[in-house]
Amino acid sequence: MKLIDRPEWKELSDHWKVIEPMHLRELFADDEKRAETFSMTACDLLIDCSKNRVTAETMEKLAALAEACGLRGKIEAMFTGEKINQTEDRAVLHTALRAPREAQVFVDGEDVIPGVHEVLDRMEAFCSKVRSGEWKGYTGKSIKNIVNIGIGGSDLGPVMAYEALKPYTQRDLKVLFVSNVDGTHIAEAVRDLDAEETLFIVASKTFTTQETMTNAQSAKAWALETLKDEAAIARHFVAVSTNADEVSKFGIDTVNMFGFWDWVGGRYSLTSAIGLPVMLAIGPENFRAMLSGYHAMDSHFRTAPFSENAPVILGLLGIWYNNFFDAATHAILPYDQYLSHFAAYFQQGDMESNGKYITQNGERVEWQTGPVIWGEPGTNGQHAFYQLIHQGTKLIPCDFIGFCKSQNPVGDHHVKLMANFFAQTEALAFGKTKEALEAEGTPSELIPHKTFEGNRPTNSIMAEKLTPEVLGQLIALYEHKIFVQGMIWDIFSFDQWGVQLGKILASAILPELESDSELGHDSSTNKLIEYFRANK
Ligand SMILES: O=P(O)(O)OC[C@H]1O[C@H](O)[C@H](O)[C@@H](O)[C@@H]1O
Repeated sequence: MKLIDRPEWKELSDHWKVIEPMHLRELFADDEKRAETFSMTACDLLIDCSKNRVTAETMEKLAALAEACGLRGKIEAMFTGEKINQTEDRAVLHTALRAPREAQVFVDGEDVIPGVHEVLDRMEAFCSKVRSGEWKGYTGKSIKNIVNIGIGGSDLGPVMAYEALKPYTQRDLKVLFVSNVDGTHIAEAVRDLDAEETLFIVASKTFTTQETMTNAQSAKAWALETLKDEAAIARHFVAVSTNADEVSKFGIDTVNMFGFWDWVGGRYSLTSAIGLPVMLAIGPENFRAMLSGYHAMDSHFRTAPFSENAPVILGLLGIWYNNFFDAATHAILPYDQYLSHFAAYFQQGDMESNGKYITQNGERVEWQTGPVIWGEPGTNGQHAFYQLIHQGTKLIPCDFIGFCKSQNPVGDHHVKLMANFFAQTEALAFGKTKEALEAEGTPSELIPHKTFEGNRPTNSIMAEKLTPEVLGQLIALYEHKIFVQGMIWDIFSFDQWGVQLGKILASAILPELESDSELGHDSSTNKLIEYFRANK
């Protein structure tokens, strides 16, 4: 049945008319226990959803929608390796990447878990050698620099996790990431490096991605300027891919290749061998701790009743704002500098997964799907875009993420940081009334400008400390939230056909930029190309 024809959807539409005029001020005043009722603990995370424009009835109705859409069965289908990525005829098993050794998950009759652990063990052995200095470069020097070359899912996750877990990194090992095909990226990355002490990881699921292959070729040329001998490549280049043939063609011995599988989507691949630069940086033990954090959240998602299931609840709240309040965007606001790349990571995670207008049946959707995801770490965002969240005309649901303990307990920085977190969610929810301004003696002409309507919804997600386990839990929380929404919107969350057209057109345009051939595009594209040709 079409999503909007479901009785549960219609009930939510009617219910929205009742809730929309209500203010969070009233909802809190009416229920002393609101914070208790609408918050939960999931693994090591405290998730407070009480500052949302919902009542207990709203949550029941949203859960009823999830049930009606068959969410429970869909979760099981994913975990058990059904080919739910139908347009690519693939299973979706990133959860198997962090399952314990004794687990069993079958794809086409084969248990994938032994293969997962075999790769993890090989990664571990390799990382230990590099970290201890036992792995030598071609001229006998130990490795001091790691350069990960990848893009999209083969870059954003490693960058995000490396930044997030910096306190756990081996500081004498420099880790750099190159993604953009803009030559500036690789040129700046290698500028001060010594090729004799540098190891490149070429990370690409397909090993055909234009940006990554171009950067990898340039890295090879750069390394050979110093190392001279092709035989040096084996000591300075390793690959992470599902495509052994292309890895060999590039000149990397498959002995130095760490594999993964077509049932791992690029944007869900951080816990596969794509995490190699992270494991090199933080060490195998911390990497495995991160995996156990992911697994704990996976189990929570698979087993907790919907009323206590954090990814389900966050997913449903997102649907409530996206589809009933017409909120077009969702902000992720971590109050932790180490999570500076968290929102960027989930821009791909969420927008590449749920940015689709075609249903699983191939029809145009008649409802909104994935929101625009954005955000920056607090408090920087406060001094940039929070004005619009507080007093703009758009409703922007926000996730605030913060920790009780700082990794860098310098002076009173951390209490100041967290005071801002709490104050912002309070201000967004409760605002500041005309009456309060009058009582303060605010000049009447300024009262409209200084009034805060409030009623801006937020989720607050907290943990004691940003450890590898907690990071794993947080990432899995968001991954599964995306799944919940995609399933309810009835779209295919695990393909990404929308990125293909631009790639095809770019390969047609490329030779035109290097010749004077006749141009057959629209007048705008022709004009831009002509301008480039004339001035390059
Ligand atoms: O890992 P690769 O095969 O090089 O793919 C890198 C990226 O390329 C594509 O553009 C996809 O949209 C992304 O999902 C993917 O992560």
